[in-house]
Amino acid sequence: MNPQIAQLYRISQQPNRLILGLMSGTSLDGLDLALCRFSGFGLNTQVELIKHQTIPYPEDFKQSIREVFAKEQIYFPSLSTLNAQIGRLHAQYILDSLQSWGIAPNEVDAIASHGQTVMHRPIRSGNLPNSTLQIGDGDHIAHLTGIITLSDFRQKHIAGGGEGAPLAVYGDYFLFSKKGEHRILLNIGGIGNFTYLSASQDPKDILVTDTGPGNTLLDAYVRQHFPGFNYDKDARLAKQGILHLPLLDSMLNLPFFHEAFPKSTGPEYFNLELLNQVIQENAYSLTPVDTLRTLTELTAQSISQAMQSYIPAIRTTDCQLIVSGGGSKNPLLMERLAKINPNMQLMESDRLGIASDAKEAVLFALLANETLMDDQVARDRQLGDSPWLSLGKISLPN
Ligand SMILES: Nc1ncnc2c1ncn2[C@@H]1O[C@H](COP(=O)(O)OP(=O)(O)OP(=O)(O)O)[C@@H](O)[C@H]1O
Ligand SMILES: CC(=O)N[C@H]1[C@@H]2OC[C@@H](O2)[C@@H](O)[C@@H]1O[C@H](C)C(=O)O
Repeated sequence: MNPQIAQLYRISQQPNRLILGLMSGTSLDGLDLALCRFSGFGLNTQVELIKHQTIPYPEDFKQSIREVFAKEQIYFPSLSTLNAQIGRLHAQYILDSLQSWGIAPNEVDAIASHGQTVMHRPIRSGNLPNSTLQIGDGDHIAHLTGIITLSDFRQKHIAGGGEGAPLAVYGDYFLFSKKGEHRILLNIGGIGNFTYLSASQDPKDILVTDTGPGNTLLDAYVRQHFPGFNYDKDARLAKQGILHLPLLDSMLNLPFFHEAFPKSTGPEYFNLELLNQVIQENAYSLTPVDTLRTLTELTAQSISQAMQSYIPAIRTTDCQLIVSGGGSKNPLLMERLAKINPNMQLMESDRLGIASDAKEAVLFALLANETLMDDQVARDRQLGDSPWLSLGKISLPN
């Protein structure tokens, strides 16, 4: 037997496993790494977040990803090169992080790598299949680190009838559902998404969806209009602006917001071309800070409207709204969410014991743990509307 297969078998029989989760989101700010110790699986999952950090990407690397990211036309050879380059860079970041944490690579049982999304393409009409593409191949990571690597978690979700996103539902349900409490776990990254967990803990009651733009339009607008800035730190710019109601209404009227739940989206749809088109078609005139104020409101309103229309009203009263992702650091956005949803108790996800900025990297470690451990896996299980399958492909180091 290939000794690596025997090792895989041993890992899935151990009482606990050390798994390093990796996530690099749509904001392209860098790689989040979360070293986690897991025991159990499913609703019995116990996780200890041992170390975590974010390693920012060099500016020229971000730029080369932006050249292919969510674009309709690209220089195709760049995509092929980036697939290898991202895998190799992530492997280097892993080795550097482990060294700085004083952990030897052979102590880590598995790596769980999300990769970099470069295209997300849910199709809601016509005959084409849903598709999504994450690059930074797992074989490079496995070979360069010597650690068994699970990667490419979204494809089987699509094979099983999903859109490949959001996957947060797994981690949210297994780690944060609590009998007797209605909870909404809201992540505000580039895109906003939430998981509603019913007090019943019944997987059939789960609701999970993307809500629209989180920070993606804000970040892109800041980069274009305020050279040298990557985002609106502490909403300093948006706070100087005045809300432009007609622009807000036009944006909230875009077809995405009228589509049925659950749904997913990305910067392929919510980008500056779309914003400029809406502004030009309506001949709106507004200053950059007014635009930022309005885009901040768009994030707050679209999240709130999605929660109100998707989740039965009775359950949003006295519900906990637990927020993670970079948007939870935006004080204006948090203030607006609190104002629009007075019935909900708003809190940052750190309060549940997992640092907000590590949550998505922990999620992919958890998905790898499930794939290694889940003895109940079945073809037609569902978490709400989301297929509940074993996700990720396995790369052996040698
Ligand atoms: N202090 C702050 N003030 C305002 N905005 C902030 C602050 N800190 C972070 N952000 C926002 O959060 C963004 C980063 O969010 P996050 O790290 O969750 O993104 P991501 O992981 O790329 O997202 P995704 O969930 O789409 O993969 C920044 O680009 C910025 O817009
Ligand atoms: C295709 C893709 O990379 N989607 C991301 C993105 O960032 C937020 C939102 O859009 C979410 O749908 C997803 O990531 C998280 C981890 C998820 O799948 O739950």
